Amino acid sequence: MIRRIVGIETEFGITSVGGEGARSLGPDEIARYFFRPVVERWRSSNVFLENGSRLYLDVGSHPEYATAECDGLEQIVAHDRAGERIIDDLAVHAEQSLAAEGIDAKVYLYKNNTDTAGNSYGSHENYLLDRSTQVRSMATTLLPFLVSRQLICGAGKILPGTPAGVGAAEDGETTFCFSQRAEHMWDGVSSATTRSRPLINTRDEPHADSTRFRRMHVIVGDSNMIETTTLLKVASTRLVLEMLEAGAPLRAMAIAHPVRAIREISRDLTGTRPVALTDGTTMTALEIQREFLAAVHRHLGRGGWERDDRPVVERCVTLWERVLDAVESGDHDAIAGDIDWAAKLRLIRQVQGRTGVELDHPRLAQIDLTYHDIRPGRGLHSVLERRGLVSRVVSDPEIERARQNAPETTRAALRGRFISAATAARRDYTVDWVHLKVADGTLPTVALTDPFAAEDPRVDGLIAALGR
Ligand SMILES: Nc1ncnc2c1ncn2[C@@H]1O[C@H](COP(=O)(O)OP(=O)(O)OP(=O)(O)O)[C@@H](O)[C@H]1O
Ligand SMILES: [Mg+2]
Repeated sequence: MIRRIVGIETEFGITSVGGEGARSLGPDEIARYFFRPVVERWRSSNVFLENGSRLYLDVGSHPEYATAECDGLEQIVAHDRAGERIIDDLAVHAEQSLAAEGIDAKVYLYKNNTDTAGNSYGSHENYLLDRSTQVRSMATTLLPFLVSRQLICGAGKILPGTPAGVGAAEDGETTFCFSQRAEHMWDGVSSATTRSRPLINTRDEPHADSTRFRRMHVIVGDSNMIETTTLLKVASTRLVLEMLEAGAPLRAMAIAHPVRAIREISRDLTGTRPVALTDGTTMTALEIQREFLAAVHRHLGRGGWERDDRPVVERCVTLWERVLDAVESGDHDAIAGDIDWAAKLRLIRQVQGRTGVELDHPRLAQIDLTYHDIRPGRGLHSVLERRGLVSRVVSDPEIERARQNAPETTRAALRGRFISAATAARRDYTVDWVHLKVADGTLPTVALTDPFAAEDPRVDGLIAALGR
């Protein structure tokens, strides 16, 4: 598949801290304040925006932003970041409405995957596949990649050594891990997301013509802050999918116990812990990643990914190599400007260097959390970014454009145009990933079953009819 639709869903952690003497608000209460402008405008807390994205409150109280369908690498990074800006605007608004009611509270939104109570919330990637792809058999080859991918795109986490079940290392030592999500995956491949937490979700809901397409739902990833980490996550996964579809020869590396492996790999920053394969041998995470990278080199050398964005892919492959070298040599600072876990680890080491505190010190837990605070100038990632200490993929104006406008190259463009036109014409509408519908039923519902089609005369007709 040459072009490929990708979308990223991000659930955010939300909390508030009251000022002096102020009562603290429960998560449900803050989420209500947070969604108030959305509910006022749409009478719902599950909406699609002009930029083609979906914004909603799922079970629990984690606001979720799902990007529009993107088919470009830089484009998906811009739309992922646009989500942060949209979520932060709502947080600022929530603080203002709280203040107007005499409640002095700051609202914090975290683009991370674990809270202090040991709960986990996701960042899901969606990749369009051809209908003919056999997801289960492909999974055997894909799982070793997904299990070891945290070396190149983990968000980093201090894993407390204290007992307390989920999220604690069994050896009792507090450790710094590659991944936020690794401790919370329970299954290799399955069709359920919530209960069994599989790495790959096979639920067959393509949001498209099901005779032509599948949507692969990957729920094993961390939410990323640094643009190059998001880029590398998506580009490397797309490259691997493309190779598997092309039948590129790959060494068999079937992991014996994927869930155990992902945790073991996460807890070993050297990347050298042996992981059991089904054939009785072992490989290390570094070796598995090197196999995939070598295969990618061969694939690109044989004319793979001959497209306009080839330079972006080459940038990713170079970075991929640098990250593996850094893990191997232990010189993590070499990639601290590019990869989230290394950026976070550098901040932690700096504080340890100044103060001598141990890894289990609350001050470092605070850094682990504040790294993901999305408020510009307050969150630690944002501070690093403003100082030019982390690399970028897109510019602020590009993020702003993605905040206002849907991707022009996919069906999201049609959704965006329809929502803007219906809003301007003051017509109520209902929209989902596939359908565009005027609520009063006077006009025909349009079903956009081809996610690649950015133009459609039926939508032109629908929009023209709106004003009449
Ligand atoms: N055909 C497709 N192929 C790949 N990605 C798609 C396709 N259609 C939509 N997407 C992307 O999939 C994501 C769907 O997000 P959404 O949160 O609605 O997920 P869901 O899995 O359908 O539902 P939920 O999260 O409510 O369980 C979006 O980011 C969207 O851009
Ligand atoms: Mg979702």
